[in-house]
Amino acid sequence: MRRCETAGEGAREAVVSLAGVEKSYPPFRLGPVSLRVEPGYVVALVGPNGGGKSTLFRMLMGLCRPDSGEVRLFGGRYPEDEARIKRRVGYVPERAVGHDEMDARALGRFLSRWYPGWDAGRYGELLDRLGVERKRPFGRLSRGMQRRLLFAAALSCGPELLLLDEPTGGVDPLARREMIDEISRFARGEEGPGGGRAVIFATHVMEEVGRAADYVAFLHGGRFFGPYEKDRLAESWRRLWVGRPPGAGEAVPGLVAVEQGPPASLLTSSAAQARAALEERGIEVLGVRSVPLEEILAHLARGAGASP
Ligand SMILES: Nc1ncnc2c1ncn2[C@@H]1O[C@H](COP(=O)(O)OP(=O)(O)OP(=O)(O)O)[C@@H](O)[C@H]1O
Repeated sequence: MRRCETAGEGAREAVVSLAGVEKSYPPFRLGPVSLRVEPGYVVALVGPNGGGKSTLFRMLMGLCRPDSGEVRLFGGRYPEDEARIKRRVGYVPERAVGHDEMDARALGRFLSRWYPGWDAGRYGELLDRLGVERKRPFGRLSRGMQRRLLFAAALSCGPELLLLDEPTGGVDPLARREMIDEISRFARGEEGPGGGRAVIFATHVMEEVGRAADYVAFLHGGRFFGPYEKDRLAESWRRLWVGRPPGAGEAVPGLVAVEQGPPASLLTSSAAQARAALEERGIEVLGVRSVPLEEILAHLARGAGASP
């Protein structure tokens, strides 16, 4: 299974570059995290509650400092390049503070002072498309409605990078689909000046990963796995039905699970190598099935098959 530090072809300048980033809130320890994201790519960040996703976003926004390692956005660093970086980033935090008294219009006016690239027309269009209630102050909106409003604001500040911490949390399926499609359009440069822009978004919904992400990375109890190229995952994971289950001493590459059967089957994250190893041991492969992405992601989110 392909696992590298870069989300992209490795040829373009990175929008996000994390090198050996670590942060600890004892007993919790995050990292080391190494990740490069190039323009035009969408990375989904998944993993169980408390895995460290929001901590990673806060470090990407310069809201907390890593204990070690380096965080760079657009080649710049915190704190010296903070203003230059933040103008280019649309951020949806896990919890928004300080907007409670503002309705959508007041929030738009407020943000337009901070962001030179603020696009009022796009903001209005997104508020309509996402069905945001315009008149109610932020603090009195439902959680899902607050997420829609923050998402619209993040996309309207003229960003080249979106950092979205569970943007669809509590959002109903219709609006959620609209948001996920918007993420894809943004990264492909179908809106605005184009050229490809990058997105990192956290989600607990595997279907969203399938729909929008090019790469997926996992945070599991602070340990970082990935990024994995989504299409490669689909190619390399297979369920194989076999003449007999492999014995204890018969290693099978990428082995994730074995069902004794009958018929016996096994799940592997390295199908080609696993088949070769089985053949070598005279274990007949009776059938092969591709594995749905959601099933792969569920295994990876539990840490299975995620080690290099
Ligand atoms: N400021 C802080 N002080 C102390 N501990 C913290 C702080 N921020 C986060 N933590 C701890 O760090 C760990 C990771 O939390 P984090 O919010 O980053 O996880 P998450 O993956 O975003 O979780 P969720 O999916 O529930 O949103 C948790 O154990 C949390 O209690």
